[in-house]
Amino acid sequence: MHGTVMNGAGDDGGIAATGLKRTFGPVQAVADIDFTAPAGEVTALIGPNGSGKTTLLLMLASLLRPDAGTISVCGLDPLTDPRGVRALLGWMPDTLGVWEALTAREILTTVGRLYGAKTAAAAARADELLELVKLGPLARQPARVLSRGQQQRLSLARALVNDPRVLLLDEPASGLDPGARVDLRTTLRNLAAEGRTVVVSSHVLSELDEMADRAVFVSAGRTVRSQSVAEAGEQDRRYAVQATDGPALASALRALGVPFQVPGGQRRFEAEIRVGSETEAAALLRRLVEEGVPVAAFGPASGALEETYLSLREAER
Ligand SMILES: Nc1ncnc2c1ncn2[C@@H]1O[C@H](COP(=O)(O)OP(=O)(O)OP(=O)(O)O)[C@@H](O)[C@H]1O
Repeated sequence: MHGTVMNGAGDDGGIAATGLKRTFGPVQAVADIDFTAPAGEVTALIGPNGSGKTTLLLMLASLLRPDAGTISVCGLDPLTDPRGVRALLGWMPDTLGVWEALTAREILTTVGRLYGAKTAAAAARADELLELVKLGPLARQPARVLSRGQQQRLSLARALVNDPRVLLLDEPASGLDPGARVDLRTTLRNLAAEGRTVVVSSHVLSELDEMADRAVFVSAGRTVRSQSVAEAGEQDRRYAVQATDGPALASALRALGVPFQVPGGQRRFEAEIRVGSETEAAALLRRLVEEGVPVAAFGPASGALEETYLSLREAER
């Protein structure tokens, strides 16, 4: 809607950043981050509170200058060409902020106008986006009366006004109810399927398993791991096994030479084991059933990305 975007050299549509650093006074918010997000995929940015995620996203969005390092967004450098980067980027901050006296529709129309669209086109785009985030019935309400989850949805719509090739979303699922989370996941998967680059920072790891193709883990301002979700699923993983006959399960595991732990606080007997792959898990389940163990539940004790997150935390100790 705002004309053709000129692409820089080496444009593969994604984001590549290396050696990023940024301090705020004495605080080293980002110490050494490498970050890649390919076009056509959803990349999760995962890390504990204060690990530098928001600082990284602000630098990628050309809203904050790094002290060192290089960034390429669709082949453009946010340092030398912030206008170019902003034209092709959608940014959803973790709070909606400004203009709470305007209605949802006015906010989206105004943003469209700021991107250079004519009034009628901006209004049409606003209506289309209000429909997408299911805020149609609330379009004429002032933004301040919207609930936290509704504001998040408006914020997502605002990030999409300029039909961006690259979307940066800071904690987009926070405050959303389960239905709205499923809608968000579907929307982001669709945007990636159209060839866009989607980056999502989040703490809700179980959700990212379904939403993301790959993940970059940061801790204390450093990249500690980059991994595809498929790789995460293949790693050594904890499984929980429940049986209606606990002692039978325990003795079958002992007989098969499978070490296990029994976590406390479970209503039903549960054994926690480690398996190296899904194939190994399937083989073990077959053996248990063959041994006559009445298995009632058998599955990963946590999501794939959560498993990586926990193993990184253990490694830090
Ligand atoms: N403008 C600022 N001035 C001073 N310190 C800052 C500023 N912005 C961030 N920091 C500090 O930099 C560190 C990283 O902050 P950042 O917001 O990037 O973390 P985060 O990973 O997004 O955290 P969260 O998950 O809690 O949102 C923190 O210690 C924070 O206090």
